[in-house]
Amino acid sequence: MDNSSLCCTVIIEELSATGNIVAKTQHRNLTLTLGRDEFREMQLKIIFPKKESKYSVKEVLIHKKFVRDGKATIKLPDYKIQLLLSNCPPDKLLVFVKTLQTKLDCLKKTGFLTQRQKLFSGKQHEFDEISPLTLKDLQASHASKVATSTAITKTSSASSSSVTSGLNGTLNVRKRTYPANDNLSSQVQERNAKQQKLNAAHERLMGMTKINGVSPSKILANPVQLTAEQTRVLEVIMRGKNVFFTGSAGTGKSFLLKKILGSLPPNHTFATASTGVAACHIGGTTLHSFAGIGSGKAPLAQCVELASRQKVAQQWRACKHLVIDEISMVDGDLFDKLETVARIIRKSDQPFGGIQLILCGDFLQLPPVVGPGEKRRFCFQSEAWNKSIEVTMQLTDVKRQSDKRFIDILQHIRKGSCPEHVSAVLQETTSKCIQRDGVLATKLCTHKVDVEAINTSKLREINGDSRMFASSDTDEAYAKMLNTLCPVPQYLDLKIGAQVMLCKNLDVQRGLVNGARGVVIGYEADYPVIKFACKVTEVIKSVRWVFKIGGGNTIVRKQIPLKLAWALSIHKSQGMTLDCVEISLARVFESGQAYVALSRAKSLEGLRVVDFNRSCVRADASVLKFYDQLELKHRMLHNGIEDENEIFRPNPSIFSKK
Ligand SMILES: Nc1ncnc2c1ncn2[C@@H]1O[C@H](COP(=O)(O)OP(=O)(O)OP(=O)(O)O)[C@@H](O)[C@H]1O
Ligand SMILES: [Mg+2]
Repeated sequence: MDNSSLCCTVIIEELSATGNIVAKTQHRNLTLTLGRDEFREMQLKIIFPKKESKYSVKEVLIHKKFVRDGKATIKLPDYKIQLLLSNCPPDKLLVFVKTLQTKLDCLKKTGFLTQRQKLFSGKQHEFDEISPLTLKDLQASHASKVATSTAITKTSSASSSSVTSGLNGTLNVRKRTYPANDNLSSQVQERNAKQQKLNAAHERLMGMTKINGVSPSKILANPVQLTAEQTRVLEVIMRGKNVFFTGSAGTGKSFLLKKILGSLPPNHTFATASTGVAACHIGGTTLHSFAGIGSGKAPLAQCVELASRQKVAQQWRACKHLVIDEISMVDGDLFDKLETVARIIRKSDQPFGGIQLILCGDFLQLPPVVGPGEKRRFCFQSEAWNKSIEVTMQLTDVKRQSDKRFIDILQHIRKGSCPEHVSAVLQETTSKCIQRDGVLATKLCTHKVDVEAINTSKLREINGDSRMFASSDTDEAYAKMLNTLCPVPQYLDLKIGAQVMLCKNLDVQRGLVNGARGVVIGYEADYPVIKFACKVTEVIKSVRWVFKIGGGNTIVRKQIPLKLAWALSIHKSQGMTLDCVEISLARVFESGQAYVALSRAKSLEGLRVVDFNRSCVRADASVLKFYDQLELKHRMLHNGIEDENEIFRPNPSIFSKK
């Protein structure tokens, strides 16, 4: 389906003369198509299961405040109806309403034919799908808006007077031919002349960077283009396949996920990630919070019971497309449990109960977190993976960094190799000063304790009074346990100017998610006011964390969900892009940890490694084997099937299973 069509849920409301709703019908999966009739005027076609209706559009009112949520209202005053669209893929809806509005604006500029003129034309009925929106259309629409209403009136009267003049000959208007004896030809010619004038204006405007303060590329729905390999992944996903797409850090996996989310119906699509920070990047929630099975460590029966709670089960049943970013950190056992829970709750024998899986991540980055003595099992080693994933694809074009030398260094580190020349370059960065315009580098540390020490000393350096926020815990005796379990401290010291991070998903839609960065700018009613990097300013109030401690007992901490953030742990930085970063790698304890830290930097210029040692570069042997097998398949397919050289299904037998 192209940009002129849209498939979604539509409520059609019929309106009285005073605008009251007199009748209402709801239709799931209707197709709306924009087109032009035989007079090149705009038509909106609604395709019902057994019939179709066409509306000539001369006037339209579009309510598009909730386009990003896949909702909009299109009112056609001439027909006294309004269409309430919902569950539309947001990007498609945006293009659709923009096309409707813009093309109509352009058409208004040239004027409409009267009913009488149309009747006498003798033309056959036609419906051509409307051409895609172009920059030229946007500029013509803008020119039409700035024109005065008198100019529009003049255009209309000129159009109607020209009808009688007639013109012999044939005119080509947008590749369509009009016969010589067509008494509308003069009007068409006039329209054509106007179009040429607009084209000329467009040529002049090409040098212009902004229309009404907004750049033309921003007005066009698709400002940043997907690369060819990203487009191929999107195409396979739109064909409904269960896909895992992978690639090095910065190849645009999360970027592509956002595009995928814009192309799927929001009511049935759930965006999740293994960590809060990663979920924040794609505007989603954590996999745990979607699944509703707590930590997922409980026995299967208990997990099923948890997922059977009304609201959780509703989510599972509504889900048709499940997106999981940073899949490398999802534990294999958890993945197996989720697959079983999905089948039970959705009462379906298909893998994951028939949900389409869209997984992305890089297994050479951080692995699942395991407790002491626990065996690590990657997601790709699970039963559920082998039976669900149909297609694996790789992105190879690194977008985060542009310096080839740096990309090459990072590729070595990713595979756990650190030859002399790589080590030398990273050691050289130690002596650099990477402060830029007073903006301090974000410090990435391997351990949480180092993060805390840096943050405390930075806070001390700020002049001004500090305010201390004490948590309210169930019992003082559990404070120590709560300090380990809870992401926020028992005592939180803040000053105006302090760099902070949000530790709870407060409002995912507005970017107030676990990991969101901000600065304290004041206080209101004894609560800190935070200006977040996502451009939201919010008063942050206390929230509760509840932990089960065995024997059916729970402990609770109530605290402001903030912590100091001059320094970050490498685990929290996964998925981020940082301009200016200072890294300490002396105490790396995970495979992939050094790679995650180093690959956050956009350039070597913005990177300082404080204490580089080659032993910190590690890659997990089973993951390397997994990728070697993928490479092998890739090469085999490349030799055989040229078009599908990036699509392959890994051989499950190569992976060790528990
Ligand atoms: N097609 C593209 N055009 C322009 N910029 C892009 C494109 N794809 C990705 N980028 C940019 O590249 C950077 C890295 O992208 P992204 O964070 O999605 O990578 P990633 O593969 O998810 O990395 P990581 O594995 O570290 O999470 C981002 O700044 C993103 O905006
Ligand atoms: Mg990412």
